[in-house]
Amino acid sequence: MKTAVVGGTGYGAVELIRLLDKHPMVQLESIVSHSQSGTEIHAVYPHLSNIVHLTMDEWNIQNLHQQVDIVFFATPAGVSKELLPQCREYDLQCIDLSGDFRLASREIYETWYGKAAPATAFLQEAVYGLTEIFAADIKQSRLISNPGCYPTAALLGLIPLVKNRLIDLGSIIIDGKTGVSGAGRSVSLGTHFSEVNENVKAYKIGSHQHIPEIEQYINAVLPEADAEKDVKVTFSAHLLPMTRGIMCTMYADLTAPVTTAELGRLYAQFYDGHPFVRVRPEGILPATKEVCGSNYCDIGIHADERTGRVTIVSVIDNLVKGAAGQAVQNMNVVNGWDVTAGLTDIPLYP
Ligand SMILES: NC(=O)C1=CN([C@@H]2O[C@H](COP(=O)(O)OP(=O)(O)OC[C@H]3O[C@@H](n4cnc5c(N)ncnc54)[C@H](OP(=O)(O)O)[C@@H]3O)[C@@H](O)[C@H]2O)C=CC1
Ligand SMILES: CC(=O)N[C@@H](CCC(=O)OP(=O)(O)O)C(=O)O
Repeated sequence: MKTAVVGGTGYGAVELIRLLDKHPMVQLESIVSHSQSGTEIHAVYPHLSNIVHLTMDEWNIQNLHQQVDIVFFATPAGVSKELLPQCREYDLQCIDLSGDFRLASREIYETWYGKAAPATAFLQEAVYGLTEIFAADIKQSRLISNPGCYPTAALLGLIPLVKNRLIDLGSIIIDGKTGVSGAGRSVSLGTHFSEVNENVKAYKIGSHQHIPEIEQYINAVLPEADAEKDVKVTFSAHLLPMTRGIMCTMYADLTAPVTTAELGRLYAQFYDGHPFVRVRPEGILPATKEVCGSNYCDIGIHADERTGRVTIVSVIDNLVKGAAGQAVQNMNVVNGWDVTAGLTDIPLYP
């Protein structure tokens, strides 16, 4: 099948290009750029020289629908909501990396993103692409809304406990840390070298757009006995001096006395058959370097018998499992291909 990537010069797009180039079932046919159509991609990204021979196109749905079957959007919030509906008129498969279609409520989107929301019909059509949890729905969908980077790490770490009613749903705290590539390629005061180097900074406390996303999808998977609850979480984001990687360290009160070994077995069973989630053995916690450049989400768990609380550590590469990799994983699911197709890279270590 033939694919297009929209938002060509951004980090999400260039990561998609890296993954699609070696995918056995697809050919990258078009890179669409708002700012640099007519320019060869290797002129913007010299590391693609002699590998990817594509000149970027301008957005033109009349041409695009004749060229490709699948369109990935790696554009800032507010862009795919305008372009993606045009693709759906031609029944193209769409996978959106932005937050435009993740929140079911237009009102909540407008509050947290500060922009006009997409039309309700598209919000209803969109399926949330947290692959391990929603694969059955993803398989039936032509409009996948790829999760945010922090929500991917947080939800994969929390859902086994939520579904098994092992934590007090009012007690969830998520401490998130990210590398600078999470902010995209454009330059800003907060992300330039001397601001980030030798520094750790909390940001968007109480106002991060991933708060309603995490809450919506915890509420979506609540077991029947908790179905009436409206879970709220405390989430704090921190920027660290590294390029790639997200770590969510999460805390909650346990509802029953369980041991770390028991939780380890529960997680291993929950993610059995899901090759991209790796659960660490008791006493071993994951680090961001251990997933760098790969589609893995690695999880470590510790039940503190002294305090009755659990700590979960979940790491991903924000650009892979947190964006382009999970988008490719979703494409694999939609098309009935092996879920690991094009995603079998060993993490880049050290
Ligand atoms: N970086 C990350 O770790 C993650 C990012 N995301 C989401 O993925 C999307 C892409 O992120 P990322 O690649 O990091 O961001 P970048 O800022 O690096 O790239 C976005 C690209 O979109 C294009 N663009 C910018 N403004 C417009 C516009 N007004 N109209 C059309 N195109 C525009 C530009 O490319 P061009 O001019 O070539 O079209 C730009 O380079 C965002 O929505 C982001 O929130 C999600 C998860 C993780
Ligand atoms: C360092 C940094 O700024 N990271 C971004 C990551 C957000 C993102 O990837 O965007 P979505 O809204 O599409 O999920 C942030 O925390 O807002």
